[in-house]
Amino acid sequence: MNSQVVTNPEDIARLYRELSLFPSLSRADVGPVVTSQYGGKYSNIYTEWSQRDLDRNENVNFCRQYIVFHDDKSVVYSGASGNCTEIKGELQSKDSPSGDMKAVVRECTIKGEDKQFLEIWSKNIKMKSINLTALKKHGKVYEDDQFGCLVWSHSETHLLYVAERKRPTAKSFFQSESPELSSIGDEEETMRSEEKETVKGEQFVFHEDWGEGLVGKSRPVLCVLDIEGDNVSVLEGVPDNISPGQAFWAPGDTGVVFIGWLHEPFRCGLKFCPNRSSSLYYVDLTGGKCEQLTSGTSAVSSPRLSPDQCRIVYLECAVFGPHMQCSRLCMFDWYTKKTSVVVDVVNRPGEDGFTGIYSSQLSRQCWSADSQRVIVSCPQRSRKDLLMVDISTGSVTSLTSKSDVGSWCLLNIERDLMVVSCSSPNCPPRLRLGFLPPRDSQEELVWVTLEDSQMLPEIDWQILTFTPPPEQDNSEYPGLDFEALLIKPKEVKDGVKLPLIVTPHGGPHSVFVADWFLYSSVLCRMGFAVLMVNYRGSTGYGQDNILSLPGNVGTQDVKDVQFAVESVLKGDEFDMQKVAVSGGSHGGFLACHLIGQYPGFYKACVSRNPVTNLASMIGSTDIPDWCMVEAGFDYTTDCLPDPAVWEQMLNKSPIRYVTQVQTPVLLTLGEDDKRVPSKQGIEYYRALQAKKVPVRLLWYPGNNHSLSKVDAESDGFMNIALWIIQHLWK
Ligand SMILES: CC(=O)N[C@@H](C)C(=O)N[C@@H](C)C(=O)O
Repeated sequence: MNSQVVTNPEDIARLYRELSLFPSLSRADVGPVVTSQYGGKYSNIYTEWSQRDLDRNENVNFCRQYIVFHDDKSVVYSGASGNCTEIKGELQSKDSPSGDMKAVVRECTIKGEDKQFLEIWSKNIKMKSINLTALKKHGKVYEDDQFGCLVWSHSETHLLYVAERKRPTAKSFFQSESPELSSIGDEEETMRSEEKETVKGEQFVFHEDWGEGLVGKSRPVLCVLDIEGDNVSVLEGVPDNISPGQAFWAPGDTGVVFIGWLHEPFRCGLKFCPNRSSSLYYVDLTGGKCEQLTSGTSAVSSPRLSPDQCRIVYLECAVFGPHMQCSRLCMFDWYTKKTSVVVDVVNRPGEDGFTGIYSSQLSRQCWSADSQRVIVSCPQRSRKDLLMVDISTGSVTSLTSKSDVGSWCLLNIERDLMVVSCSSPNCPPRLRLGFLPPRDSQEELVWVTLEDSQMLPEIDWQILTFTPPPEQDNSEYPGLDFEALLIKPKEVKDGVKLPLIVTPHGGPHSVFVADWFLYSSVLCRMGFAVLMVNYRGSTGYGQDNILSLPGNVGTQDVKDVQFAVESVLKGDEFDMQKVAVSGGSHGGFLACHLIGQYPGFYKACVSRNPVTNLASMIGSTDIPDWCMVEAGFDYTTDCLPDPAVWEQMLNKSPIRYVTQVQTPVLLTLGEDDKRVPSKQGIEYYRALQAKKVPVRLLWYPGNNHSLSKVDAESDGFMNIALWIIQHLWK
């Protein structure tokens, strides 16, 4: 049979290099309004991007600024001001509210030692550079999205950030006193006090951290720099049993509002897990008095203060249960101290098509200028839309559902000027701007493109909907449908049938939105069709859809994927003999299940850090609750191993079907994966070797669950492509 697939490794690498050039947007800040000497008003927009540099083997971050002339509701002229500049060593940065100053947390290596500085810039001068490492008030500054923040006080006199709590230096009982102490030197006094702070016998004490992606982050503390006084203090009053983060200044700078995650009796992984017990707190600056502002019976995140400083919106979901669920958008009234639900959980989408809020994070700025509306970007079925929520009525209006762009992401909104990144499977991220129309107005939202990107006309994509056959309907949650994204080459030569790569997502409560995907676009340019399946249990389709899966993993999700594949194969576009399956994590669990439950159907399988045995994973993962919940059991932190539960977990795992596998398997594993430890993949690898099924294992040191370091990602791609080619054309 004819084929139009690119098989030469050099050509594949060329395509990968070409498409990996497209950068993604990570941040956009809107500066204050400036009135020019001619009376026109303009604002500067600062953007940050990230791009893979295959030659340097790292992701490079760079910034670009734009100037936007506007009146109060439309953009009059916009353009880039200058070229891109690479950002080096900046962990965090933030302009002050007036735009007059900028704060930077910088990391650099001096004489072989890592140091962190907090810099204050004003005009063209670096006014201050405070050596945080030398101050020894705290450990490393947190730069992550989970806890980290760098926030100017409203008065612009103080900065708030999060860092690891200071730990006394531990030394051995057998380490001799520093001989220098006996001689008189400049630093004698400092060394003496440091010596006093060291503790013996604590060198090897285990410090539990917050798991995957948050390694080494254990006891965060809230830190404040008094800029004038050059003084850093660690805020007192935060309860001992919580880890604070996502902090900001309270109205009037009287104190700090933050999220506190309960870290007792032990920490579970937080990344992709917004279902951890947490509350909103306020700590008073003067007396260190700490108040809990929300009930403490749920999981909350992303608190955002309104421009009028009267309300805080935040996301809320249940503790434990599925890791990603439909969230509530809640509000705390600063003056009445009352909380309310603005948008509730959507069990089943209604006539208006709104499927609920699925987001673990609101954009850093999300409020309209009138403090009456909040903009949320989140999955709605297989698209990511911008939703406008009216806080008084709770009504939700999609600002983007009519567009043919698949994914919209809010980077910032300031004085109603929205800055967004939008993309589709055939279009890498673009930077756009648009003014939010006034409340109750019928005005159309007009988007202006600030930075365009090249469309890839060779790539075609569509969203397919599937209704499971009656025997696969879920009796507890009947009538649910699901979707898949089909990405395929636009031009297919006469007589050519396309090979198909089936990709179920991980999670399992996650979703493929019609976004730009590097792997899928390269595979498509090589001549493959890619079917990305949002089986029942995915986010973005209503809470019932999510709840239908726990307890049914290994059956309902597997059958949905197989049903989608077989439905697609009924058309005559695809080659039934050339179907491969590839997935990561829970997607890897599904890939392994599919080759075990449908022996010989798939001609090649690729599995990244797969869950292969829930029963053996529970004792070693950072999310033990996930193993029980997905197997259909409730989780409590004090539950002990139960043979009946373990039996169920084993029975629902791919390892149970390994004896039926005929498909050659490529395993890609990250040595430092805390989420699905590499031993899961190794367990499966050994079982396949014993059965003499072709298997290849790629081992990526220094990589965690995502295998996203530049060399692991590019090497992984080449090996995946070549493995599939090798076994589809055998
Ligand atoms: C909640 C969670 O992390 N589950 C993992 C088993 C998983 O499937 N992760 C997904 C999101 C992945 O692609 O890594």
